[in-house]
Amino acid sequence: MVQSSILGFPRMGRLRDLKKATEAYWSDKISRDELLAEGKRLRLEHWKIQKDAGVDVIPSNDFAFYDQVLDHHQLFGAIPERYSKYNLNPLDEYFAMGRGLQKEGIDVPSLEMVKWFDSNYHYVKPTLQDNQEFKLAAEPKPVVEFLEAKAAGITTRPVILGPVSFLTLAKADRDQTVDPITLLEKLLPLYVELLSKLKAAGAEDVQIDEPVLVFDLAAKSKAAFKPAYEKLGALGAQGPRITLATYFGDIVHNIDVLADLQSLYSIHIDLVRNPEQLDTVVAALGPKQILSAGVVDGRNIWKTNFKAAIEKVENAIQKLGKDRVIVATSSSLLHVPHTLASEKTLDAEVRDWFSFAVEKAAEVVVIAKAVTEGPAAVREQLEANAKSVQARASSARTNDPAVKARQAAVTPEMHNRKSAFPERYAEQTKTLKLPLFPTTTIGSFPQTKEIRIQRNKFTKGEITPEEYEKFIEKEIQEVVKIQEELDLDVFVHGEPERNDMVQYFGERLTGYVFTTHAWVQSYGSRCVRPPIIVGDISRPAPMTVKESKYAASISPKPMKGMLTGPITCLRWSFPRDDVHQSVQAQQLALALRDEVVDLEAAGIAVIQVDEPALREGLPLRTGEARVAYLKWAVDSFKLSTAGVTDGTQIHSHFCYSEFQDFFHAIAALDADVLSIENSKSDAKLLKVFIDEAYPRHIGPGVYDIHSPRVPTEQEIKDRIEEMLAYLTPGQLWCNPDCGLKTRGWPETKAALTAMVNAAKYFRQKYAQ
Ligand SMILES: Nc1nc2c(c(=O)[nH]1)N[C@@H](CNc1ccc(C(=O)N[C@@H](CCC(=O)N[C@@H](CCC(=O)N[C@@H](CCC(=O)O)C(=O)O)C(=O)O)C(=O)O)cc1)CN2
Ligand code: MET
Ligand SMILES: [Zn+2]
Repeated sequence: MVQSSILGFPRMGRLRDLKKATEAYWSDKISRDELLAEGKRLRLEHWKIQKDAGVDVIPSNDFAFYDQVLDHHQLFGAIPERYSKYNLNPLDEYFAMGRGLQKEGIDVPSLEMVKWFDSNYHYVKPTLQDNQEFKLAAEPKPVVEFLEAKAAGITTRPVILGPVSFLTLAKADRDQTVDPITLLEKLLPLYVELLSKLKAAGAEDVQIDEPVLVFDLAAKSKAAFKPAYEKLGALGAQGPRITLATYFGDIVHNIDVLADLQSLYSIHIDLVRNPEQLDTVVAALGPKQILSAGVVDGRNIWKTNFKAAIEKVENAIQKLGKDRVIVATSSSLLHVPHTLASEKTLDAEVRDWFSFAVEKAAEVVVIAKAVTEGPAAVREQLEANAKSVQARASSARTNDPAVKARQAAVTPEMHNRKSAFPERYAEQTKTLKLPLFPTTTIGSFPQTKEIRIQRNKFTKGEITPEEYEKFIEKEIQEVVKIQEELDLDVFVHGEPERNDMVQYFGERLTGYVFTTHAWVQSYGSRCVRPPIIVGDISRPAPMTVKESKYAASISPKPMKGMLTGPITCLRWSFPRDDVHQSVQAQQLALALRDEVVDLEAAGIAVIQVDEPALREGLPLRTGEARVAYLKWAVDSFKLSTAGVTDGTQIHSHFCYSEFQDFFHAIAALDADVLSIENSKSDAKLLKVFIDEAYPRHIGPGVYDIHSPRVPTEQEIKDRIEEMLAYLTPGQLWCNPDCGLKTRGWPETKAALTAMVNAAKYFRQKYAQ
């Protein structure tokens, strides 16, 4: 019998229950026990959903209160001393690492948070010490949660991050120099101990994720697989059977590693992203090893094409036999929303094209049944599916000839500004008259409860569009006033009208549909509701001009227009899978180009086009695919921004600091001002700007907005001082490292006051 399996289930719950409970706990509205109980309730509910769908292999330990990678810090007793020294309750210590803690005399920033592969999920980077010791938690979470499911009558397969991936994704703590992979020997005994405990608890199977196998691995990481899995394999019958899971790429370039992994029970590969790896991986399997075929997309919301998926699985079965193939989701379902059943407003035509986590659970079951018992056993499902796939392929909604015609008319010149930076800058100086070390923010100001409530009322029709507009104007007035009081130099309108920087644009473009409950976790308790691209994209009317124009009309300082760039709109949406992403990006770029030109015409002389997702779109391996991606990605940004005159200053924002490996692409965007993250990483990363003689302006974030902690003025001065080792005073802008929407007002004002004071200090210091 071919089994069905799921690699991980979304943990927020149907109505973002986990987010609500966690945030309530943080603001002291519920107790620790209440939060723990809610976690337990959700785990059980999610196991039951999968069980009831008929899924054979159900994951456990895929749950986390903040992040599944952060869980491993506690699992292995790897808590940096700055957190452990307070002897906090384990849950509070965990949240302190995830989001920092500033309370009752404790003041500790969070650990660094980074993108999980090429997704919009963020994990907390394992952060290790030179003299790192590990110790398995007394009650290891994977064991506890396995037993919890077992008590409910559900046998699960616990998921843990593998030792090589844990260490490869880790970094040395600040001021430490350890190369994490050298800690392998110390870490392995804990995995052995954990596996034996799982087995003793009754776990016959375990899923060990080693997603780093899809990277071009450094030799040391690659070489670590053999000793690691020999050691784990040596447990034999004393340990559970191990399924080693890879996803988001192929493992063909690391296929020689499999020869060293013969003790593994099975290997999981992502056949949605890279179907062509099937033959190579099958050929490399040992005589008894099982293939877990990831054929149901864990990263997108399209209904699985059963015919195509079944063909993939049959192909594997032909080579391996039915007993050696498992049908699986391509990756964890963490990246898709909970259930389509919550969507009451989607029109029936498109609704029939989608499948969220709950529906995907049913899909793996149907596919497994089809290949086990033959298509007749699931004829009805297969027929309905074929009909739906066919309906989408032939729908008029997907195809807009006017958009196609406009794309055909795009010329190379449309990608370039009229003059080079020096001439542009001279023009911009005339109107903007900015001081040295200009201060600005990244766009959003706190999205208060009041803003969300008013928007919710407006969405539900409880207040009129006029009332909502008045409310937004009042919000804009307030942020303008606050920026005046803070004495910032370039103002923003604060984005109060936006639910999210991508969803907002999706709702204003044709070719998109949007949902009401389709939330996906982005980090910690934060979720996004990605709009869905179903057809060709165009802009029926201006999207942001009204608010920017209003803000400019009441502000004494330059007002920065604020747009989300084409690549970010693409990547933080659920994109189409029937048209190449470069085509979708160009359609978005043309729509945004019109918006940029309209903003300029409305008198907005500074326009920021955010592209925080540019880097996450970079193919995970180096090589030709990266070059090709960067070409179309950079082109779409340029196409969206190059329609303006020299005097309009184009800003762009990226909230990460690792741009060394694609610095040339960032430079090629030709933005007048770049704001980048850098507040938590080493200022040395800025060296690339000197090395490459970068001529334009840069605002490396001077403090971290991801935590409620308020930086001191001295910390910001120290940071700016460090930056001045790499950037000239004439080049440096002062800004936070990202938008302020997730922050509260008190900490925002305090932090910006410190920032403006620090900027003024340097302004005076460098005044001629
Ligand atoms: N798409 C996207 N990806 C991104 C980012 C981003 O800003 N957007 N930033 C980076 C970090 N990731 C982030 C992801 C989410 C949030 C965030 O703040 N999300 C909000 C939700 C934002 C939103 O869509 N809000 C809506 C809906 C708000 C809501 O929950 N409404 C209530 C009703 C109102 C109430 O009573 O509160 C409901 O629907 O139940 C709105 O404001 O209109 C949250 O989780 O709290 C921040 C950063 C990287 N990736
Ligand atoms: N303009 C956006 C904001 O300030 C940029 C955020 S990047 C994730 O929220
Ligand atoms: Zn940002």
